[in-house]
Amino acid sequence: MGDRFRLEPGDADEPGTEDTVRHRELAAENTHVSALYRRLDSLRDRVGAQLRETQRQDASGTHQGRSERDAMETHHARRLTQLSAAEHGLCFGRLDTEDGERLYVGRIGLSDEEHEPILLDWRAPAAQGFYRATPASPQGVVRRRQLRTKGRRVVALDDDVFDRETLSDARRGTLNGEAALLASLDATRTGRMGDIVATIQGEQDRIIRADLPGVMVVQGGPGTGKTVVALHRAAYLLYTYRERLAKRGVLVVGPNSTFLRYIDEVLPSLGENDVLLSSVGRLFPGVDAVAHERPETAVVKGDLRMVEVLAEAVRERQRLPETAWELTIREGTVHEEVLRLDPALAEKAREAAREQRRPHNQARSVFVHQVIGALTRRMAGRLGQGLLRDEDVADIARELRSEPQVRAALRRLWPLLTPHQLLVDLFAAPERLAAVAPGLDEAERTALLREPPGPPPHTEPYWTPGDVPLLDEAAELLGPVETAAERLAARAASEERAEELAYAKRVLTEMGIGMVDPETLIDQHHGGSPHRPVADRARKDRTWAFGHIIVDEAQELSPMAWRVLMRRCPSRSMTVVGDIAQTGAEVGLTSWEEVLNAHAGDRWRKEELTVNYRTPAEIMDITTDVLRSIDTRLQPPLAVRRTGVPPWSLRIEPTALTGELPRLVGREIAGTGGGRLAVIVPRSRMGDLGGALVALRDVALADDPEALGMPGVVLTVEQAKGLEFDTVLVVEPEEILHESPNGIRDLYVALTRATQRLGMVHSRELPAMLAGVKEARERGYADVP
Ligand SMILES: Nc1ncnc2c1ncn2[C@@H]1O[C@H](COP(=O)(O)OP(=O)(O)OP(=O)(O)O)[C@@H](O)[C@H]1O
Repeated sequence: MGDRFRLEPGDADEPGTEDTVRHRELAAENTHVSALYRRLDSLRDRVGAQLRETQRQDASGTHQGRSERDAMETHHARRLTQLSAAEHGLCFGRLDTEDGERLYVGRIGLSDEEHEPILLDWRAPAAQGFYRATPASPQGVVRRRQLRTKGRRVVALDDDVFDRETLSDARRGTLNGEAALLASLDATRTGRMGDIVATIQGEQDRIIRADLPGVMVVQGGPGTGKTVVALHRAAYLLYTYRERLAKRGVLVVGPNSTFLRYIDEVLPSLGENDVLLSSVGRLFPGVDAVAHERPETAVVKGDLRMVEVLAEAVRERQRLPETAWELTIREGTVHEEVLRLDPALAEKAREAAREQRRPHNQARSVFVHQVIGALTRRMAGRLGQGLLRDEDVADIARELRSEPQVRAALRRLWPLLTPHQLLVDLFAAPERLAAVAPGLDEAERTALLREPPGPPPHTEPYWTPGDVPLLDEAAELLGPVETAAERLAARAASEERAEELAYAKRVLTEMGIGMVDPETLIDQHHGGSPHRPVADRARKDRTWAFGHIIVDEAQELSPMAWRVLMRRCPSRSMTVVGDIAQTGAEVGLTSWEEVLNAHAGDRWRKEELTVNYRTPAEIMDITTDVLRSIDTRLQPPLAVRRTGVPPWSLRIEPTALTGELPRLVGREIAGTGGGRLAVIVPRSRMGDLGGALVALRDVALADDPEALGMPGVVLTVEQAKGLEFDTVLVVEPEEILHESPNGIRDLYVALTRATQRLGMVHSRELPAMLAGVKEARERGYADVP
């Protein structure tokens, strides 16, 4: 028996018994897959009808009636979304086991009318062999068959037959479903990441199916599938731990909005819509942190010393009067009096409030209580303490609380503060910064200084991504701003919610619906979206604790950003993926231990991905010296394929660069055959080169929301992080190298974005480590000056 063979339709035209067998196999698989699609259609029709029927029901009935209707609607809508997402590539594999079983593997699980399983969900335990079986460790599998489909038709089959007896050693360590994998890797890119459910490799599957608890760090070089694996892990966890995660939700954190757009189709294509995708800059509700700042400012803001700076900034707002203040009471009336509020009185009250160790805004009530108590005693003393009844004393206290001068004094000494106000005030006042941040040097404090935003409406964004962890930290220190009325309202609301929750649970139990979360049901009742309920609730709630967090490009996060994420995940159930060699941000990581020992103690483990599925070997070869310059201990991931196209370089006169680049880019776009091209430029050249390039109809700048759909896009390395393109032109690599302290890592990122072709366009010398790259004139660019 051969170890691998492939069945293509053309094979059947050739004479011979083996071809007849193959032809028959293909026909048999087509019959089976057609039956699966028929079942999918009938389920879709049935669920669609049930959904329409539920929606037609009268929504104006009793509370119970509405709850039931909404629960059913959620249930049907969710199922319909899953069934629709399964249309493309419904079934992609077959496993033949030693026990003679034949299992079909697909995007979702299906059963026939008799409830017999006819398709296994790829995440089901029984499907694991499809991804993990190897010739050396077949795991009870005798044959793994990849079904390649076009629309609803099977067009080719690839078999791996595991028979230890007949296998050569060379065959034992090969890729799973190699032909399907290579076909997918060779395809032109669409500008959006797709799922890899049919071709997940063994080392990736181990990460995807790892247990939920604890922090798992996935370290891997460029193109090893960290992002795509992390997203499949989210889908796996939601399937396997649905009960637990449906309630708390899953958060996927990426570096910026372009990256989030790049990956946002993967989970829906796997039938999972209820996951919150966000950058750290969007994690503070109500703040869209899109303003830019200098790298040195981001460095200070990301530094852990800011924890103490902010704690001190809050304490600084808890003031004492320098001399005794004379507060006029009942001003302008015949009962006018003056009360002294002296530093000693205020200090005693401040100590009592601070001792509570509660957030500033909550501790304020203690401060107010103490000051009012002391002033009341003074006033009562004057009136003759022994003569007053308790009610009279309480009346005096009430009166003092509403006296304008007393109120103004309390506001000055212990103001209610929002995180926004605390930071705006801090950044606008050098003397305040100097007082609260003695641990920062002069240059660091200057880096933080900023004009306050003008009065609304604001035209210029004020908050930067680096501010968000500071806002979050400040929110922890300050607590919510609540008036007494709001506190009462909040308490009433939470009691009402508890009642509603108990009611919803009862209804769902009576109806026997286990898949609908009672909290979801209530939210829908209050106008929440039926399809993204948990994600929506989580997005609006700063204190939301997620069931699991996936952090992508995790090496870029500052220590302050890690604090935000850890706060959002008290259970420390996290998947952290990244590559230390690609750290571009100056505040980013140089080792995983740095951050994880501090936050997860011994509850974290590291896994590695070692195979590069994106970048062809020809390109990886020229990055060897670059990687070595970053750290001699780093191993490049092994490229899985060759394209036969070596990278090239082209030198252009400095004065001709802006004029020639658009011509070159136009020509390269024409050569991508409908694929995507990226021009990666130094940050300082975005203005002139980006400006010249967007004059081309097919090219956009990276911050244009439509950029990923365009044939060409101009990006800085920071913007290109995590993305990939068929062709990449890196402009002025020498400038990229020297533009930041992490320039060498930036260069490594830029060079590893291409799936097919890489060119370097330069007016300065190429960096010495790229000396081996061939001059383009030999490759048909002889006419470029
Ligand atoms: N098993 C697989 N089957 C098909 N394609 C795969 C597989 N694994 C990875 N890929 C593809 O390889 C490319 C690189 O994957 P991905 O972007 O997840 O890598 P990465 O490790 O996050 O890279 P980087 O660190 O450079 O951002 C993607 O196009 C992805 O779809």
